Amino acid sequence: MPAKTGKEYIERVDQAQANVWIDGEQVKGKISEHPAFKGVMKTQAELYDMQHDPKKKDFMTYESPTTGDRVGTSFIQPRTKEDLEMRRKMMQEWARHNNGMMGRSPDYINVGMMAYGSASEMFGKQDPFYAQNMSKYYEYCRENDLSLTHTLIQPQVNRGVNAAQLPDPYIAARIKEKTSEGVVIKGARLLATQGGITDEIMVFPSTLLKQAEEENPYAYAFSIPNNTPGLKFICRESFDYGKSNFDHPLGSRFEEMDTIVVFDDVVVPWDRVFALGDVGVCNQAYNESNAVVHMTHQVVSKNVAKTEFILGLVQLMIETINIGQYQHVQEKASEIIIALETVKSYVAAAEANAKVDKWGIMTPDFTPLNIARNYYPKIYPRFSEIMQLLGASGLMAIPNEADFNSELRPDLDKYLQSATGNAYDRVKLYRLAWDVCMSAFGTRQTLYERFFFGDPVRMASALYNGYDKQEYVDRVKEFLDRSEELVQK
Ligand SMILES: Cc1cc2nc3c(=O)[nH]c(=O)nc-3n(C[C@H](O)[C@H](O)[C@H](O)COP(=O)(O)OP(=O)(O)OC[C@H]3O[C@@H](n4cnc5c(N)ncnc54)[C@H](O)[C@@H]3O)c2cc1C
Repeated sequence: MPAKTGKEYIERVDQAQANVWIDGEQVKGKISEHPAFKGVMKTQAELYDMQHDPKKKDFMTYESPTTGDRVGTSFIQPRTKEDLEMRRKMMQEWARHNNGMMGRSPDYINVGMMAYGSASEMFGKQDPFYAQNMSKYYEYCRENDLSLTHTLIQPQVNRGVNAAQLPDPYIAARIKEKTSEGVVIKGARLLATQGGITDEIMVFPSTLLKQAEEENPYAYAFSIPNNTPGLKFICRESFDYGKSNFDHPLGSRFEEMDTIVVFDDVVVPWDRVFALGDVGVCNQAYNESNAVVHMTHQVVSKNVAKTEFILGLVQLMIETINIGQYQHVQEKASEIIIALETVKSYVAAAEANAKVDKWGIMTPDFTPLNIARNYYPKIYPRFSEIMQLLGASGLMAIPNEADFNSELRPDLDKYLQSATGNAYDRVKLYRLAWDVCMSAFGTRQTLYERFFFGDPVRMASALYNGYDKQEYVDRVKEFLDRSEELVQK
């Protein structure tokens, strides 16, 4: 199946009947009709339908190099800068549809799969068989327009010791045995966003494994269908409370869900294994394949759309209660403008300085993207703070749709009108602001931006350690020597 439609996305996930648990119950029947998932699955279906919009399909899809069918652009192996731009345009089209609130829309993993598939040779270091598996799997994802969730992190039990030293060696998912059918995995992983509402799960190495023999059983890379026997998704409480789009404008549409993934002796078929039992190979995969670069390109492109949305929203809030004449308000809105132009520049610089990598793929320049992924986790919480500072009581004077449909309406119309319009429109806007900066959905967005790409502390460390500072150190040394020469004379 080439680029799929929304209907095909929903039917496939419904039919798979993955083992998903929420509120102490297993989801039975069609997951797309379950209150916790139906809003987000509808939105995800809309994303897939955009691939078939006659006005958009020229950049939302491209010709498959193997079949000539039109397949999703996020799978493209970019060979030119124009390819990269087209991919970014496609990713931003999706991001603008969800206002950047669906961090794990399928393009995120698709671009990573492309990188792994293109660098498949790398997986052959252990055995050429793994390289073949990786390359075939990328093609399979592309030709079937697979949607994937992923899990990289070990359970947060005791971060002071290795997984092998925890009270039970099978807390963190671990290789249990190898059989003629495949590799048996037992234990758990975190934190699969969109777990249970995609076709498959990518279980790749965390980049944090320690280089120790005892860690090898925790080192592997594979992908399997979500309905593989023994695989279980445990959901947190849903932030889609079944309210209307008016009441919960974001939660009712974009609640992606986060899940704990349990592997109860899951058999991973051999043709789905890409790396096994080697910390060295696993730790290199993310960087050497440049998956990290392509995934960051998706993230920062998405963040442009998200920041555009926040700026538009804040400006509407300002106009609605007429506070734009105050300088501190202008200053706060300017912070968002500066952030928007900054993230846009990172994307532009990364694309302008893109180069073909050793795998033949046009790869954005990582430095600006790396800066962006360190910058955004710090600036996004500030957006939330700015909205609270400018919204004030307006973020609490937000009766819901039922109130507007009740006898309270005349009161609401009178007391909640705004400088620019009626009470209904004003509350609709402020409910949106509340869903960005105060609701469970909104605060989860802030946590997401802080952590979803890894621990910000360790990301900053990686930036510091990998950044070439010598030229600047030399310049300072040269300057210091210069002054000494003068003194000696
Ligand atoms: C909303 C959300 C969605 C997510 N979605 C996904 C997903 O789809 N797939 C996925 O795989 N993961 C996902 N993640 C997980 C994400 O990758 C992790 O949160 C992130 O890597 C940090 O790991 P941790 O949560 O285990 O924090 P920990 O590593 O447990 O860190 C907790 C605290 O301890 C400190 N700390 C711990 N160890 C060290 C150390 N060695 N050095 C310095 N400081 C340390 C950290 O700085 C931090 O302050 C998601 C996370 C969130 C919040």
